[in-house]
Amino acid sequence: MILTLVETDAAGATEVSLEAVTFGRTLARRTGGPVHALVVGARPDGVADQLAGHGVGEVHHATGEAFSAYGGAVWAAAVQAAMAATGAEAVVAPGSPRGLEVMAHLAARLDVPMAANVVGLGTEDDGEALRVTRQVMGGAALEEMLLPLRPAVLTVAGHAVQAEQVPAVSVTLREFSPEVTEADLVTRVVSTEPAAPDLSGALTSAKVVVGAGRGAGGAEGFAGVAELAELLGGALGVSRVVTSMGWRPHHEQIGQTGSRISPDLYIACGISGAIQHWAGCASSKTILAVNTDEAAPMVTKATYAVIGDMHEVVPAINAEIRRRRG
Ligand SMILES: Cc1cc2nc3c(=O)[nH]c(=O)nc-3n(C[C@H](O)[C@H](O)[C@H](O)COP(=O)(O)OP(=O)(O)OC[C@H]3O[C@@H](n4cnc5c(N)ncnc54)[C@H](O)[C@@H]3O)c2cc1C
Repeated sequence: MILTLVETDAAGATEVSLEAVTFGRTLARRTGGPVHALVVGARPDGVADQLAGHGVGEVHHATGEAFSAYGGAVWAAAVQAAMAATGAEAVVAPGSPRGLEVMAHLAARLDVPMAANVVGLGTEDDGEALRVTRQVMGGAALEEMLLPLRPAVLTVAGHAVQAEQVPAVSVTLREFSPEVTEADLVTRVVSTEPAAPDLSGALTSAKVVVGAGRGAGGAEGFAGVAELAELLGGALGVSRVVTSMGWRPHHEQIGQTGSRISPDLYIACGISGAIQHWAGCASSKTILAVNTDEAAPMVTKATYAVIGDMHEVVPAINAEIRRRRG
């Protein structure tokens, strides 16, 4: 049985949690057995039915005062109790800050290794261990890891898999109140403040992203790339140099300290492809680099490249698109 830790917000299970559930189903096909989910603390209305639509047959809900506020150790105590009750042979969590923290606590409590930011399963398991591929170095490199099963503890990198619905299965909701110790409650969230509105949604979900970096030359240098993004029904993304200079807002930044994108097509114009930028765009399916420097990392890693000035190349692409569309 695969147990998936599910984070929720007011709307239900978070997107990255549903991705983890989808990954859990893939794992369950390998190991046999069903997929269960664990919700800790607040349980939004309808979340069990939502999870049933993603193939979850049982939802375990840890309730009680100890879970009224988030804490890494106390959530791990809930996961450990759910594992003990169900005999789960693997626990999967989203690669979110909370998912990573809780799984790290859990792995330490169980004295087992943990695989963070898994993106796929290998094919050569020996029945006792699971071969996983995971992102390391901020997503700039992939590592293969042999993870002992029973229990395997892992998180799934955000947007490495797509959340997939299935015909809804019947779902059982089981409430339980795990025992926790004082030590589990030492570090807990004591207050929260509303975050600034997240305007990066269009960028992270776009099928086409047109990116621009220092090569844009200044705040006035984005008209061409913005037009190209509009012509292709895509979103505009930028490098950190651009946001640091105040040329464009931070929610447009791609990279380690910006958004991670995985569009079908990423057109990177005047962007060198520094490792911190690459961390945010490496999972793009096709990359077209437009750069004056044929040795720029973005050019050498791209699927296609045009060597030239983006202020000449991009308007030419725009004109050709408009001409072909009549
Ligand atoms: C802790 C940390 C976190 C970071 N996080 C991020 C992050 O999240 N995202 C991010 O992007 N960076 C991040 N950075 C910064 C990163 O290291 C690079 O400095 C940054 O990505 C470079 O931006 P750039 O490619 O636009 O600029 P540059 O590296 O200066 O490259 C400009 C490129 O444009 C080309 N060029 C110049 N003029 C033209 C033209 N007219 N036409 C075509 N090409 C042209 C040049 O050949 C060059 O390749 C981070 C750095 C650190 C230390």
